[in-house]
Amino acid sequence: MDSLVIATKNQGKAREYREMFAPYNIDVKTLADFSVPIKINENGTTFLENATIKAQTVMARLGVPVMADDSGLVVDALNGAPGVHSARYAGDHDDQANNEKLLRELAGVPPMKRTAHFHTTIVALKPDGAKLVANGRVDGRILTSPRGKNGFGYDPLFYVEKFDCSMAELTAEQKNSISHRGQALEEFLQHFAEWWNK
Ligand SMILES: O=P(O)(O)OP(=O)(O)OP(=O)(O)OC[C@H]1O[C@@H](n2cnc3c(O)ncnc32)[C@H](O)[C@@H]1O
Ligand SMILES: [Mg+2]
Repeated sequence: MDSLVIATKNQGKAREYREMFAPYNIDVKTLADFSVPIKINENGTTFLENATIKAQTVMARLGVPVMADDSGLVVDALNGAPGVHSARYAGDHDDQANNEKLLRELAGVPPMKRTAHFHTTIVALKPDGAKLVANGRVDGRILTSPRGKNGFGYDPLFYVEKFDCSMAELTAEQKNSISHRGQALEEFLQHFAEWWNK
């Protein structure tokens, strides 16, 4: 079985990649599997810049092929916020505080103007410089109160028309089938073998 290092500290993302890579017999490792502490300065201004910083930093440290995911929630009525700042929108990396801030910022905005999307950019790098980039997105709307316990991050506030429920009310399989991360991984996998065997 091949193993692939994903440059993430987010257990929610790690779980979703493990689920999605399972049929391909690829074992997913994350930063939690390595004892070396790796400091990553996510100071880019785009998802692509941040995903590249994560992949580059971890690959330089471990010397193995690395895949990174930078993702976030883009809300139209907030001019694209929280965007690349999604993880620390309310200050700390705290999902509940982020969700509460999002509801405050959107107070009084009617349902039809609460349109938003999740975005993921994946960047994979090999020590020889071979690079693979993929993107995914899913559209929805921001609810006025949280619903559901599954997923992570902003999922309880993200309404998905196709299933008529929040992202956090979907099963893992349903979320992965429509999510920004699932879409990005689908594109990634189309080119994965060529990149991996290069
Ligand atoms: O950088 P790593 O270590 O991978 O973990 P992170 O949580 O900091 O990840 P990002 O920098 O990509 O920030 C993404 C944030 O966007 C939100 N997010 C991303 N994907 C999500 C999803 O599938 N469902 C809900 N919220 C999501 C969530 O708040 C994440 O913390
Ligand atoms: Mg991050």
